[in-house]
Amino acid sequence: MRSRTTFVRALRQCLESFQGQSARASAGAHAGQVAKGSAQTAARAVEIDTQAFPWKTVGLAAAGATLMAPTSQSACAPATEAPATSAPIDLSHAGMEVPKSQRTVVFVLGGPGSGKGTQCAKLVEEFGLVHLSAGDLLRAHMKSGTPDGQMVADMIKDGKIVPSHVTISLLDKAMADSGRKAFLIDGFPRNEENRAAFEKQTQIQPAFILFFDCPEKEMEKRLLGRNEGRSDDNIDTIRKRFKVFLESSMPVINHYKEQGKLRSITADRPQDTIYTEVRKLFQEISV
Ligand SMILES: Nc1ncnc2c1ncn2[C@@H]1O[C@H](COP(=O)(O)OP(=O)(O)OP(=O)(O)O)[C@@H](O)[C@H]1O
Ligand SMILES: O=c1ccn([C@@H]2O[C@H](COP(=O)(O)O)[C@@H](O)[C@H]2O)c(=O)[nH]1
Repeated sequence: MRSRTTFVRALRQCLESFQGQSARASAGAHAGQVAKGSAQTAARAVEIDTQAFPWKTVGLAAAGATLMAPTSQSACAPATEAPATSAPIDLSHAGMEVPKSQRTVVFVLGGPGSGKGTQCAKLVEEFGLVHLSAGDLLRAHMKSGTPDGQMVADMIKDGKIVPSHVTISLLDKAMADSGRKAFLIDGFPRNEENRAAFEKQTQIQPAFILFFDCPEKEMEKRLLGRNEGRSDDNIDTIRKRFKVFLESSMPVINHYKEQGKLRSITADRPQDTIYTEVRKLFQEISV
Protein backbone atom coordinates (compact mmCIF):
# COMPACT_ATOMS: atom_id res chain seq x y z
CA MET A 1 0.00 0.00 0.00
CA ARG A 2 1.27 3.44 -0.89
CA SER A 3 1.93 5.66 2.07
CA ARG A 4 0.77 9.09 3.06
CA THR A 5 4.41 10.15 2.93
CA THR A 6 4.57 9.29 -0.75
CA PHE A 7 1.57 11.49 -1.44
CA VAL A 8 3.03 14.32 0.60
CA ARG A 9 6.23 14.01 -1.41
CA ALA A 10 4.37 14.06 -4.71
CA LEU A 11 2.31 17.06 -3.67
CA ARG A 12 5.42 18.84 -2.43
CA GLN A 13 7.10 18.31 -5.77
CA CYS A 14 4.12 19.84 -7.51
CA LEU A 15 4.06 22.77 -5.12
CA GLU A 16 7.81 23.30 -5.22
CA SER A 17 7.87 23.33 -8.98
CA PHE A 18 5.16 25.98 -8.98
CA GLN A 19 6.86 28.28 -6.47
CA GLY A 20 7.08 31.87 -7.53
CA GLN A 21 4.74 31.36 -10.44
CA SER A 22 1.27 32.79 -10.69
CA ALA A 23 -1.38 30.43 -11.91
CA ARG A 24 -3.49 32.20 -14.48
CA ALA A 25 -5.90 29.34 -15.05
CA SER A 26 -9.20 30.53 -13.66
CA ALA A 27 -10.67 28.32 -10.96
CA GLY A 28 -13.68 30.58 -10.92
CA ALA A 29 -14.51 29.24 -14.34
CA HIS A 30 -16.65 26.15 -14.67
CA ALA A 31 -14.83 22.86 -14.56
CA GLY A 32 -15.51 22.50 -18.28
CA GLN A 33 -12.87 25.13 -18.92
CA VAL A 34 -10.20 23.15 -17.21
CA ALA A 35 -10.78 19.50 -17.77
CA LYS A 36 -14.40 18.68 -18.33
CA GLY A 37 -16.36 18.64 -21.53
CA SER A 38 -15.17 17.42 -24.89
CA ALA A 39 -11.84 16.67 -26.52
CA GLN A 40 -11.83 20.35 -27.35
CA THR A 41 -12.08 21.30 -23.70
CA ALA A 42 -9.47 18.69 -22.84
CA ALA A 43 -7.24 20.44 -25.32
CA ARG A 44 -8.15 23.75 -23.75
CA ALA A 45 -6.98 22.35 -20.43
CA VAL A 46 -3.59 21.80 -22.03
CA GLU A 47 -3.60 25.32 -23.34
CA ILE A 48 -4.48 26.79 -19.96
CA ASP A 49 -1.84 24.72 -18.24
CA THR A 50 0.88 25.63 -20.70
CA GLN A 51 -0.01 29.30 -20.60
CA ALA A 52 0.22 29.39 -16.86
CA PHE A 53 3.27 27.15 -16.63
CA PRO A 54 4.87 27.22 -20.10
CA TRP A 55 7.55 24.70 -19.18
CA LYS A 56 4.95 22.21 -17.92
CA THR A 57 2.91 20.80 -20.76
CA VAL A 58 0.35 18.12 -20.06
CA GLY A 59 -0.14 15.61 -22.84
CA LEU A 60 -3.71 14.45 -23.31
CA ALA A 61 -3.06 12.42 -26.42
CA ALA A 62 -5.00 9.59 -24.79
CA ALA A 63 -8.07 11.76 -25.00
CA GLY A 64 -7.45 12.56 -28.64
CA ALA A 65 -6.75 16.12 -27.61
CA THR A 66 -4.70 18.42 -29.80
CA LEU A 67 -1.77 20.02 -28.06
CA MET A 68 -2.34 23.74 -28.13
CA ALA A 69 0.84 24.90 -26.50
CA PRO A 70 2.50 27.80 -28.31
CA THR A 71 5.42 25.58 -29.24
CA SER A 72 6.08 22.87 -31.77
CA GLN A 73 7.70 20.70 -29.14
CA SER A 74 6.23 17.40 -28.06
CA ALA A 75 3.63 17.20 -25.33
CA CYS A 76 6.11 16.45 -22.59
CA ALA A 77 9.07 18.46 -23.77
CA PRO A 78 9.94 21.58 -21.82
CA ALA A 79 9.06 24.76 -23.69
CA THR A 80 11.80 27.29 -24.19
CA GLU A 81 10.16 30.34 -22.66
CA ALA A 82 10.54 29.43 -18.99
CA PRO A 83 10.86 32.61 -16.95
CA ALA A 84 14.38 33.33 -15.72
CA THR A 85 13.03 33.40 -12.19
CA SER A 86 11.47 29.97 -12.36
CA ALA A 87 12.00 27.38 -9.66
CA PRO A 88 14.16 24.37 -10.53
CA ILE A 89 12.56 22.42 -13.33
CA ASP A 90 11.06 19.12 -12.29
CA LEU A 91 12.44 16.62 -14.78
CA SER A 92 9.22 14.66 -14.62
CA HIS A 93 7.94 17.23 -17.10
CA ALA A 94 10.83 16.84 -19.50
CA GLY A 95 9.68 13.86 -21.50
CA MET A 96 10.90 11.32 -18.97
CA GLU A 97 8.33 8.74 -18.00
CA VAL A 98 7.43 8.79 -14.32
CA PRO A 99 7.60 5.24 -12.94
CA LYS A 100 4.13 3.92 -12.20
CA SER A 101 5.18 3.14 -8.64
CA GLN A 102 5.66 6.89 -8.03
CA ARG A 103 2.15 7.84 -9.07
CA THR A 104 -0.21 9.16 -6.44
CA VAL A 105 -3.94 9.13 -7.03
CA VAL A 106 -6.97 10.61 -5.31
CA PHE A 107 -10.29 9.28 -6.58
CA VAL A 108 -12.98 11.98 -6.73
CA LEU A 109 -16.41 10.39 -6.47
CA GLY A 110 -20.02 11.49 -6.05
CA GLY A 111 -23.29 11.32 -7.90
CA PRO A 112 -23.81 12.90 -11.32
CA GLY A 113 -23.83 16.66 -10.87
CA SER A 114 -22.51 16.59 -7.32
CA GLY A 115 -19.79 19.07 -8.32
CA LYS A 116 -16.74 16.84 -8.77
CA GLY A 117 -15.42 18.61 -11.85
CA THR A 118 -16.06 22.06 -10.42
CA GLN A 119 -14.05 21.34 -7.28
CA CYS A 120 -11.29 19.54 -9.19
CA ALA A 121 -10.77 22.67 -11.28
CA LYS A 122 -10.12 24.65 -8.11
CA LEU A 123 -7.67 22.02 -6.84
CA VAL A 124 -5.84 22.10 -10.16
CA GLU A 125 -5.33 25.81 -9.84
CA GLU A 126 -4.20 25.79 -6.24
CA PHE A 127 -2.21 22.57 -6.02
CA GLY A 128 -1.20 21.89 -9.60
CA LEU A 129 -2.53 18.35 -9.58
CA VAL A 130 -3.48 16.71 -12.86
CA HIS A 131 -7.25 16.36 -13.22
CA LEU A 132 -8.35 13.35 -15.23
CA SER A 133 -12.09 13.09 -15.69
CA ALA A 134 -12.90 9.52 -16.79
CA GLY A 135 -16.10 10.82 -18.40
CA ASP A 136 -14.16 13.43 -20.39
CA LEU A 137 -11.62 10.88 -21.58
CA LEU A 138 -14.47 8.61 -22.70
CA ARG A 139 -16.29 11.47 -24.46
CA ALA A 140 -13.09 12.37 -26.30
CA HIS A 141 -12.53 8.71 -27.14
CA MET A 142 -16.04 8.37 -28.55
CA LYS A 143 -15.26 11.16 -31.00
CA SER A 144 -11.89 9.74 -31.98
CA GLY A 145 -13.18 7.50 -34.76
CA THR A 146 -11.87 4.31 -33.17
CA PRO A 147 -13.95 1.12 -33.60
CA ASP A 148 -15.33 1.14 -30.06
CA GLY A 149 -16.17 4.87 -30.21
CA GLN A 150 -19.80 4.22 -31.13
CA MET A 151 -20.14 1.64 -28.36
CA VAL A 152 -18.87 4.20 -25.83
CA ALA A 153 -21.24 6.86 -27.21
CA ASP A 154 -24.22 4.50 -26.91
CA MET A 155 -23.31 3.52 -23.36
CA ILE A 156 -22.90 7.12 -22.22
CA LYS A 157 -26.22 8.11 -23.78
CA ASP A 158 -27.82 5.27 -21.86
CA GLY A 159 -26.01 6.05 -18.58
CA LYS A 160 -24.25 2.67 -18.61
CA ILE A 161 -20.76 1.89 -17.35
CA VAL A 162 -18.22 1.42 -20.12
CA PRO A 163 -16.08 -1.77 -19.88
CA SER A 164 -13.17 -1.34 -17.48
CA HIS A 165 -10.43 -2.10 -19.96
CA VAL A 166 -11.45 0.87 -22.15
CA THR A 167 -11.55 3.39 -19.30
CA ILE A 168 -8.43 2.11 -17.57
CA SER A 169 -6.40 2.20 -20.80
CA LEU A 170 -7.42 5.83 -21.30
CA LEU A 171 -6.57 6.76 -17.71
CA ASP A 172 -3.27 4.91 -17.76
CA LYS A 173 -2.23 6.55 -21.02
CA ALA A 174 -3.26 9.99 -19.82
CA MET A 175 -1.21 9.54 -16.65
CA ALA A 176 1.83 8.40 -18.63
CA ASP A 177 1.48 11.16 -21.23
CA SER A 178 1.24 13.83 -18.56
CA GLY A 179 4.70 13.02 -17.24
CA ARG A 180 3.38 14.00 -13.84
CA LYS A 181 3.00 12.22 -10.54
CA ALA A 182 -0.10 13.34 -8.65
CA PHE A 183 -3.57 12.84 -10.11
CA LEU A 184 -7.19 13.59 -9.31
CA ILE A 185 -9.17 10.84 -11.01
CA ASP A 186 -12.71 12.14 -11.31
CA GLY A 187 -15.73 9.84 -11.80
CA PHE A 188 -13.85 6.55 -11.60
CA PRO A 189 -14.08 3.77 -10.37
CA ARG A 190 -17.78 3.48 -11.15
CA ASN A 191 -18.28 -0.05 -9.87
CA GLU A 192 -16.46 -2.75 -7.95
CA GLU A 193 -15.22 -4.34 -11.14
CA ASN A 194 -13.70 -1.01 -12.25
CA ARG A 195 -12.00 -0.71 -8.88
CA ALA A 196 -10.52 -4.20 -8.85
CA ALA A 197 -9.38 -3.96 -12.47
CA PHE A 198 -7.68 -0.59 -11.91
CA GLU A 199 -5.83 -1.85 -8.86
CA LYS A 200 -4.75 -4.99 -10.69
CA GLN A 201 -3.66 -3.24 -13.87
CA THR A 202 -1.95 -0.20 -12.39
CA GLN A 203 -0.92 -1.53 -8.97
CA ILE A 204 -2.06 1.85 -7.62
CA GLN A 205 -3.98 2.22 -4.37
CA PRO A 206 -5.64 5.63 -3.98
CA ALA A 207 -4.25 7.91 -1.26
CA PHE A 208 -7.83 8.75 -0.30
CA ILE A 209 -11.28 9.20 -1.78
CA LEU A 210 -12.86 12.63 -2.00
CA PHE A 211 -16.60 12.03 -1.93
CA PHE A 212 -19.19 14.70 -2.72
CA ASP A 213 -22.41 13.81 -0.97
CA CYS A 214 -25.35 15.57 -2.61
CA PRO A 215 -29.13 14.96 -2.63
CA GLU A 216 -30.61 13.77 -5.93
CA LYS A 217 -32.98 16.74 -6.20
CA GLU A 218 -30.07 19.17 -6.14
CA MET A 219 -28.02 17.09 -8.60
CA GLU A 220 -30.98 16.84 -10.96
CA LYS A 221 -31.46 20.61 -10.89
CA ARG A 222 -27.77 21.20 -11.64
CA LEU A 223 -27.60 18.68 -14.48
CA LEU A 224 -30.71 20.03 -16.16
CA GLY A 225 -29.20 23.50 -15.96
CA ARG A 226 -25.66 22.56 -17.05
CA ASN A 227 -26.27 23.28 -20.70
CA GLU A 228 -23.07 21.81 -22.12
CA GLY A 229 -24.83 19.82 -24.83
CA ARG A 230 -24.07 16.46 -23.25
CA SER A 231 -26.10 13.54 -24.62
CA ASP A 232 -26.77 12.29 -21.07
CA ASP A 233 -27.98 15.53 -19.45
CA ASN A 234 -31.65 14.81 -20.13
CA ILE A 235 -34.16 13.69 -17.55
CA ASP A 236 -34.44 10.08 -18.79
CA THR A 237 -30.69 9.45 -18.77
CA ILE A 238 -30.21 11.42 -15.55
CA ARG A 239 -32.61 9.02 -13.77
CA LYS A 240 -30.72 6.03 -15.18
CA ARG A 241 -27.42 7.55 -14.02
CA PHE A 242 -28.80 8.04 -10.50
CA LYS A 243 -29.88 4.38 -10.43
CA VAL A 244 -26.47 3.18 -11.64
CA PHE A 245 -24.79 5.41 -9.07
CA LEU A 246 -26.81 3.95 -6.20
CA GLU A 247 -26.55 0.35 -7.32
CA SER A 248 -23.01 0.19 -8.70
CA SER A 249 -20.99 3.16 -7.45
CA MET A 250 -22.13 3.31 -3.82
CA PRO A 251 -20.56 -0.11 -3.11
CA VAL A 252 -17.19 1.34 -4.19
CA ILE A 253 -17.66 4.27 -1.83
CA ASN A 254 -18.62 1.90 0.98
CA HIS A 255 -15.56 -0.21 0.27
CA TYR A 256 -13.26 2.76 0.78
CA LYS A 257 -15.24 3.88 3.82
CA GLU A 258 -14.48 0.51 5.40
CA GLN A 259 -10.82 1.05 4.56
CA GLY A 260 -10.89 4.43 6.35
CA LYS A 261 -10.04 6.25 3.12
CA LEU A 262 -13.28 8.15 2.57
CA ARG A 263 -13.29 11.95 2.96
CA SER A 264 -16.93 12.94 2.69
CA ILE A 265 -18.00 16.49 1.83
CA THR A 266 -21.55 17.84 2.05
CA ALA A 267 -22.02 19.08 -1.50
CA ASP A 268 -25.34 20.95 -1.51
CA ARG A 269 -23.72 24.18 -0.40
CA PRO A 270 -22.13 27.10 -2.26
CA GLN A 271 -19.04 26.20 -4.30
CA ASP A 272 -16.66 28.35 -2.26
CA THR A 273 -17.89 26.98 1.06
CA ILE A 274 -17.29 23.48 -0.23
CA TYR A 275 -13.86 24.36 -1.54
CA THR A 276 -12.79 25.81 1.81
CA GLU A 277 -13.32 22.32 3.23
CA VAL A 278 -11.87 20.47 0.26
CA ARG A 279 -8.62 22.41 0.15
CA LYS A 280 -7.93 21.64 3.81
CA LEU A 281 -7.67 17.95 2.95
CA PHE A 282 -4.90 18.75 0.49
CA GLN A 283 -3.21 21.36 2.67
CA GLU A 284 -3.08 18.96 5.59
CA ILE A 285 -1.09 16.47 3.60
CA SER A 286 1.16 18.98 1.87
CA VAL A 287 2.57 20.85 4.90
N1 LIG B 1 -21.90 23.94 -5.16
C1 LIG B 1 -22.60 24.15 -6.27
N2 LIG B 1 -23.76 24.82 -6.22
C2 LIG B 1 -24.49 25.03 -7.35
N3 LIG B 1 -24.14 24.59 -8.57
C3 LIG B 1 -22.99 23.90 -8.68
C4 LIG B 1 -22.17 23.63 -7.54
N4 LIG B 1 -21.09 22.92 -7.95
C5 LIG B 1 -21.24 22.76 -9.27
N5 LIG B 1 -22.36 23.33 -9.71
C6 LIG B 1 -22.89 23.33 -11.08
O1 LIG B 1 -23.55 22.08 -11.26
C7 LIG B 1 -23.29 21.54 -12.54
C8 LIG B 1 -22.60 20.19 -12.37
O2 LIG B 1 -21.33 20.39 -11.78
P1 LIG B 1 -20.10 19.50 -12.21
O3 LIG B 1 -20.02 19.40 -13.69
O4 LIG B 1 -18.91 19.99 -11.48
O5 LIG B 1 -20.57 18.10 -11.58
P2 LIG B 1 -19.96 16.65 -11.76
O6 LIG B 1 -20.11 15.95 -10.47
O7 LIG B 1 -18.58 16.74 -12.31
O8 LIG B 1 -20.96 16.05 -12.84
P3 LIG B 1 -20.83 14.76 -13.77
O9 LIG B 1 -20.57 13.60 -12.90
O10 LIG B 1 -22.14 14.67 -14.46
O11 LIG B 1 -19.70 15.03 -14.73
C9 LIG B 1 -22.44 22.56 -13.26
O12 LIG B 1 -23.27 23.34 -14.07
C10 LIG B 1 -21.81 23.38 -12.14
O13 LIG B 1 -21.54 24.71 -12.53
O1 LIG C 1 -15.38 5.56 -15.36
C1 LIG C 1 -16.36 5.91 -16.06
C2 LIG C 1 -16.74 7.24 -16.19
C3 LIG C 1 -17.82 7.56 -16.96
N1 LIG C 1 -18.49 6.60 -17.62
C4 LIG C 1 -19.61 6.94 -18.52
O2 LIG C 1 -19.60 8.32 -18.82
C5 LIG C 1 -20.82 8.92 -18.35
C6 LIG C 1 -20.57 10.32 -17.91
O3 LIG C 1 -19.65 10.32 -16.83
P1 LIG C 1 -19.37 11.67 -16.01
O4 LIG C 1 -18.49 11.28 -14.87
O5 LIG C 1 -20.71 12.18 -15.57
O6 LIG C 1 -18.70 12.62 -16.94
C7 LIG C 1 -21.33 7.96 -17.29
O7 LIG C 1 -22.72 8.07 -17.07
C8 LIG C 1 -20.96 6.62 -17.91
O8 LIG C 1 -21.84 6.29 -18.96
C9 LIG C 1 -18.12 5.28 -17.50
O9 LIG C 1 -18.72 4.38 -18.09
N2 LIG C 1 -17.04 4.97 -16.71
